[in-house]
Amino acid sequence: MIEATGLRKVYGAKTAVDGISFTVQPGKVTGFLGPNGAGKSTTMRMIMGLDRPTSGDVIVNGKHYSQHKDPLHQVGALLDAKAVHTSRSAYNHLRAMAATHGIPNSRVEEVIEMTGLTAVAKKKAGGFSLGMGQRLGIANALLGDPQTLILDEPVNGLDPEGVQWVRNLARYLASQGKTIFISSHLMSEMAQTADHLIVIGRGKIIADTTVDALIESQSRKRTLVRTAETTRLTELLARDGVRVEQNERETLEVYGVEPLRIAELALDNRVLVYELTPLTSSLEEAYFQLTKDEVEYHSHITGGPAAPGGPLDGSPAGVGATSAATMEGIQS
Ligand SMILES: Nc1ncnc2c1ncn2[C@@H]1O[C@H](COP(=O)(O)OP(=O)(O)OP(=O)(O)O)[C@@H](O)[C@H]1O
Repeated sequence: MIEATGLRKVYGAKTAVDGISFTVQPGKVTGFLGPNGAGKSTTMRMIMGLDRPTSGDVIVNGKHYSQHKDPLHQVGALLDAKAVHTSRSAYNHLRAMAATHGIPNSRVEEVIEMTGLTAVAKKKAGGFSLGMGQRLGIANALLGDPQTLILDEPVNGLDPEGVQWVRNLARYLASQGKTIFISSHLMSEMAQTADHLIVIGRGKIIADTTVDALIESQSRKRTLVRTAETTRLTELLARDGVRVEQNERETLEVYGVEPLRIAELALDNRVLVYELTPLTSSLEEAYFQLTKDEVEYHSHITGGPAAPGGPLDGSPAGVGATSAATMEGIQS
């Protein structure tokens, strides 16, 4: 379990983490989400005792990380996949780590196999691809079979098979009662992997809830309606002040009313409707909605207007950015 209380980190004029309190429970995968620069890595570093909080406190499995006598068995972390000796092989890197913590070589072999590194284990880590480096970082984190696993962007650079592997691993370890805390920018991935989400923006917690509850709280009620009489139904709905959009022939998207109300209106006016489907938002849409005011680093494609309601319409940093993107709000 990870317990943070009033955790705060200030770097000069910058408040990276602004007095946050949260608990990461065992037996669950908890996703840690937030825009670039929100404070995720800083929080994870403070959990691992790599950064000292300016104020507040964070303990893991009941103690400060540095107070544990068997830290690798308590907490495994992937914080920076590049933090390995580039001239050492993956095998030797893990063996050195194991030797200094009284972990047998058989466990080294085990994590190499678990992370799919067998074929490259004797090669120098410096020549590893981003994905292989991530796998080595995860192998490192798993070495002590820790009770708590902290992974900062673990699927960064992994191929689809690797992404699925991390998902299955996280879910399996959580089912074994372990505490799993994962930061990620991949919402679709988090929707499939996490039970619980902590969302941070500009150093503050803006949501601490389940995946379903987050989607529910940020979703705008929408219904897809199919009818040959789109113009007539749009007029009828507009009389009630209902917002309607038509994106395809014979298809309307109706906002803010229950499907039953649409059906009643159509029936009363003898408009034949042949589909009525409530639409739910994806986690990605819910996340963008939630964090739209918290994004510090905006990207804009220069020379073209943003599509209304599209991903560049006042929403998230990074989405759709191209080499023509201009950055603003960059902090040094
Ligand atoms: N050592 C440091 N010195 C000064 N500022 C720092 C330092 N580390 C982080 N920051 C600043 O603190 C803020 C939070 O950074 P952090 O890396 O924790 O965010 P993040 O949520 O992990 O971002 P990303 O998703 O981009 O990895 C940023 O504005 C960052 O520039």
